[in-house]
Amino acid sequence: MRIGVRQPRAKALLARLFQAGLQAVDPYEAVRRQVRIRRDQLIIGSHHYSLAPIQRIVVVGAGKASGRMAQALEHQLGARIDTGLVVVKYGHGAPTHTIRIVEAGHPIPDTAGLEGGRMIMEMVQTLTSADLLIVLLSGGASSLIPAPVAGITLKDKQQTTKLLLRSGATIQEINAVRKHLSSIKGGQLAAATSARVASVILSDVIGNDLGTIGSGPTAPDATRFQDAWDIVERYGVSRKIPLSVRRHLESGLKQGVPETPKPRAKLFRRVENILIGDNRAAVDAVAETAQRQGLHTLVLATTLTGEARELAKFFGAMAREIAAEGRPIRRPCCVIAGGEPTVTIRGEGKGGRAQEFALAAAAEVAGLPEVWVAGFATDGTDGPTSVAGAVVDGRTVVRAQRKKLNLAKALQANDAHPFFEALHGHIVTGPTGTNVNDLYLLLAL
Ligand SMILES: Nc1ncnc2c1ncn2[C@@H]1O[C@H](COP(=O)(O)OP(=O)(O)OP(=O)(O)O)[C@@H](O)[C@H]1O
Ligand SMILES: O=C(O)[C@H](O)CO
Repeated sequence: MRIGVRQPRAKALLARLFQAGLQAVDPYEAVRRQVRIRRDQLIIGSHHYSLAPIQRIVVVGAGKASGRMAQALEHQLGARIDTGLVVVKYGHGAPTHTIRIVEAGHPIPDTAGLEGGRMIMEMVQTLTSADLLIVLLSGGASSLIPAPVAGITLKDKQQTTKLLLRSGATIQEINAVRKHLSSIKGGQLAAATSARVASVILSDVIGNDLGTIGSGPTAPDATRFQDAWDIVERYGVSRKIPLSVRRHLESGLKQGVPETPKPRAKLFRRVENILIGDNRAAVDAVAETAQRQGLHTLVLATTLTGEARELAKFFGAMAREIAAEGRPIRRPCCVIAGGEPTVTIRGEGKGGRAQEFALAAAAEVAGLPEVWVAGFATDGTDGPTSVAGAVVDGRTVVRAQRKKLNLAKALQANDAHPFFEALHGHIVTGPTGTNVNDLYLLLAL
């Protein structure tokens, strides 16, 4: 990991903190920690499954991290796994033995994903109540296993996905629509099988709504056709979506097609949705490590939203309060927050949420000694860039002036990336293999 900080202690501390956060949500490590066989029991998180009566254990799944999850599951369960198939994004494969890995398109679904989804549905339909279906779910699953209902083609689904992704709708809203065009999302994977279902989930959704992560193939769907319709109307795409999609939604409104399974459906009595990693786990690991390093530690939140540059102002105000008054926490300290702020893009520049946060924070902490503020995307790619984030301190503004970099202009143009490139302020990890949104840190030594 490369951290763009000169002061050796701050540099070492930040590296250690981010590494601890990543390790806590590494998909391979998380599965190995949470899934194990002890005597005649399969233990997943806090759930125990008696192995003797289970006939077959079949594994399916989808998501960017699901290949690594499959690899770890094989390591833990070995020959107990009968067969399996997991769909990952192109380039996200992992070496497995029993569980087949299929690579497919993301964020726009493609034929490989369609075929993957079809094979998964076929597999789960053959299972009986004596079998256990383990589902490995992580971010990206919605696009990776498209299974459009009859009458909607892959092309229709691709077009609809593009429109929704560009519309400004939240992931909760996008997935509410996708669940109502699919035969696998919104609890329907669980409904398609008679087996007991254990869904092992790495969350990339703020607040961990099980119905939203990967469009909740094994979770009850609290949304209805009416919600899906309201969303396409609200974001102005109801007239742009393909006719087949509009007809299907309209038919759903008139109860012409069945709803997805709802929270009180009986089928969920044989389903467990088990979270094995989320933003909170990363934040907690950072906090524990900070404490062990002798820092006073304060966790602010794990569900941050809102404009990144506004969040930076808040971090700036807090840094000044710590420097002047020793509150809300005394030095040496580390303040930690997790979540996924947004950036309303107005300029033509290059950047990401974490870099824009850091850029705005530089102006806020200007002049403060021994203070660092960092934004960090846990997947290692902040926005459409190849860096994880950036870090600033009380002298960033002066250094920028010396290099004739205009901070205000860069912020106005959403152009944080070249700014930090010139100042060597980036945090670089390469792809981390996990994704639990972002971490935001303030260090005052
Ligand atoms: N020039 C820019 N400056 C700041 N933020 C940007 C810029 N360009 C894009 N972004 C932000 O980057 C994000 C898109 O990046 P990306 O494709 O990595 O999506 P993501 O939501 O981070 O995906 P994932 O959930 O898979 O990590 C959006 O939040 C967008 O506002
Ligand atoms: O796949 C999806 O729907 C998103 O990554 C949220 O989990």
